[in-house]
Amino acid sequence: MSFALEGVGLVHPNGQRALEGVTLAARPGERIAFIGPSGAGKTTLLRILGAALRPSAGHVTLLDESPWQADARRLRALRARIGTVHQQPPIAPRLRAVTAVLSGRLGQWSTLHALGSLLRPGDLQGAHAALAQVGIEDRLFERCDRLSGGQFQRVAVARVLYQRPDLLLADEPVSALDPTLADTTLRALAAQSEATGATLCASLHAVDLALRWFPRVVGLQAGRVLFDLPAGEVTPERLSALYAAEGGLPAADETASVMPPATAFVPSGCR
Ligand SMILES: Nc1ncnc2c1ncn2[C@@H]1O[C@H](COP(=O)(O)OP(=O)(O)OP(=O)(O)O)[C@@H](O)[C@H]1O
Repeated sequence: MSFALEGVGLVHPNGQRALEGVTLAARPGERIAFIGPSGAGKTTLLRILGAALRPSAGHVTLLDESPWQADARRLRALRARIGTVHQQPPIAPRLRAVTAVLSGRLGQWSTLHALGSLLRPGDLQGAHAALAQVGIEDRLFERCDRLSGGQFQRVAVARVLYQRPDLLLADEPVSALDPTLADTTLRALAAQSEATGATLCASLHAVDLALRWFPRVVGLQAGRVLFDLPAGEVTPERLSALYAAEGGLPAADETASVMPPATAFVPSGCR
């Protein structure tokens, strides 16, 4: 198993419940989209899968390791095998794109190698190849604070592609991209998953992209799993139920005409 969650719940320190009774498992190489209304718990779930957040209930296994029973060294080693594209990428604005991409492997390198690479970027070819996968190789030496929001988001994706993790997590990885670039970027993530056998989990507001690029779709609502289905079984009725609190979807007959593969559907409240 790539990961297994059993009865996972999470209550934030302020008493806000973000997840409850979540049971999910994935095999290596699976591609899973998390969809659902704002506040449903998608980011929280990704943070638990990234061993960044310890649940308040249930059990978590990631890459055959129990992160919260592991000692500090094993936890660090586990985290180095997990790559996350964050909503707000933790990349220093003054870093050049090349250094930002190379920093994807910091967790796998010795301190000496890591310091050396930050001072004098080593693997220019590798960084260039990762940036090329998301169509931004011409910005190799650009400072991140001189990139557009969409370019910066693609640098964050390139960083995780360069890392080549076993578990690849992406929190709204294409939110700043136009439809063509969003497609290119998800294609690159899917291709990496296929090439390396990494499990790919992404949260997405654009349901059409979730259905197009992810064979398995998990619908989250108020911290619970409402459905966990092959993309082909995610019907307009299920989507209406998932987004009911946001006013649901267009009438079924209108929805049918905009459903994948010829779709550009985004749930109401997410436009
Ligand atoms: N640090 C925090 N402290 C308290 N409550 C939080 C915190 N982070 C998230 N929450 C709450 O947990 C719930 C789930 O939030 P989460 O960010 O996981 O949702 P989401 O589905 O990713 O939303 P979005 O689509 O808007 O990004 C929400 O009710 C949110 O208000």
